[in-house]
Amino acid sequence: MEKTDGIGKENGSTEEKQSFKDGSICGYNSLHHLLSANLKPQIYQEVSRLLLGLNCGKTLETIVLPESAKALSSKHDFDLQAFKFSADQELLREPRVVRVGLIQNSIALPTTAPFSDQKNAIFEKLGPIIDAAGASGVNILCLQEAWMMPFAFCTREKRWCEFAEPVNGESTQFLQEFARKYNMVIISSILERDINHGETLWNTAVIIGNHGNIIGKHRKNHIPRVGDFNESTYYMEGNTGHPVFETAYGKIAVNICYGRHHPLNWLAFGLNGAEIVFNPSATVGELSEPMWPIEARNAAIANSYFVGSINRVGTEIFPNPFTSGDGKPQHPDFGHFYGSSHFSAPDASCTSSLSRYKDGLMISDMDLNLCRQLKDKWGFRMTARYELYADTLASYLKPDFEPQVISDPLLHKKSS
Ligand SMILES: NC(=O)NCCC(=O)O
Repeated sequence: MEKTDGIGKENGSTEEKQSFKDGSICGYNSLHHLLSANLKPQIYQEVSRLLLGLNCGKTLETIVLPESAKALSSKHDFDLQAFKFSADQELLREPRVVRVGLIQNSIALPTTAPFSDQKNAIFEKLGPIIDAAGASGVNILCLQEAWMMPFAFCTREKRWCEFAEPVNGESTQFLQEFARKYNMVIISSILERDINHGETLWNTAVIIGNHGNIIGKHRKNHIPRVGDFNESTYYMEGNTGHPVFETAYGKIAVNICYGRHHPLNWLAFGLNGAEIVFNPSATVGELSEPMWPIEARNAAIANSYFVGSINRVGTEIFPNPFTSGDGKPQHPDFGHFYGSSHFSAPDASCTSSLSRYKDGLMISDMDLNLCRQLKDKWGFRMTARYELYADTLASYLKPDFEPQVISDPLLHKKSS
């Protein structure tokens, strides 16, 4: 349901525009709601075809979810959407359909509340959303980046390090219960405290198996130094490579947030055999929104796998204002985390997005056979010429590297 009925169209009054501070798009939940409410059905269908692509030649089908999941979404006011990516019928392989979920959420208490209260309130808020995923039969569920805390890395204050936990800490234990209850793989992106290595902090995704076991972890490879994302104040570049986790439901990997700007990061997970790569994120409108619908979708196409993109929602206000080193006034918040979580498929189709301002659960069935079908169709893996890139990279890494540039000799000739 829309928050408003689109009162603030392009020419809306200043007062109306103020209302968009809630994070809505001109009063709408998402771009797709805005378009469907304002375009004639036939035009909307054509715009959707171009914006979202087609899966097996058709618009993505929606899935009917159990009443219990819908009731949880109404009661706890979170967006709930569900789609289905199909693949062609094969003669020698059965379909390999898995149901995958993404959760986006805002924090639950002000950042001034005691830390343990803040964390427990997030646990409490997430419980019903995870239950809705469980009731819907989700097999693999991924939460947003550092879901168990406010995204305090803008502040550069060290006291937020207290939120860090070991891989088997309380957030993992909280999710292990759900993994066992719903026979579900859960990907949990936390601020990790590595006790055995001198209490080093990492930005880590913990992979919890469907029996509640810890399958492994992956640490964020690329740490942002852009805008207020001062994450390098807290943790270093990860040391876990590009692991792919073979789970009961398929081969999965995690490209944490800023890693999505690095095509080779996506590639490496693909080379290791990932069928679904999750991108748990925390990013704000002013910085990255135009990139958001493009990068994950491009990765899904280029690497012939599915991508699940998740971004947190809301504006988090911190007790002490901070500056961004850009000459602008100090401010107490990062800006608006714009949600908009969605799935992208290897055939260039994608789902619409969850709300720009509300908590949400995005569910999609995906036939993993589509990955190989796209490899066979487009042959990106076979035509990739990795040896050329290996040579270029090997030479680039040498201190005496010189770019391969062939200049027009006439450029440097003196005119007579
Ligand atoms: N959390 C994080 O890495 N954010 C960086 C900003 C972005 O990549 O959009």
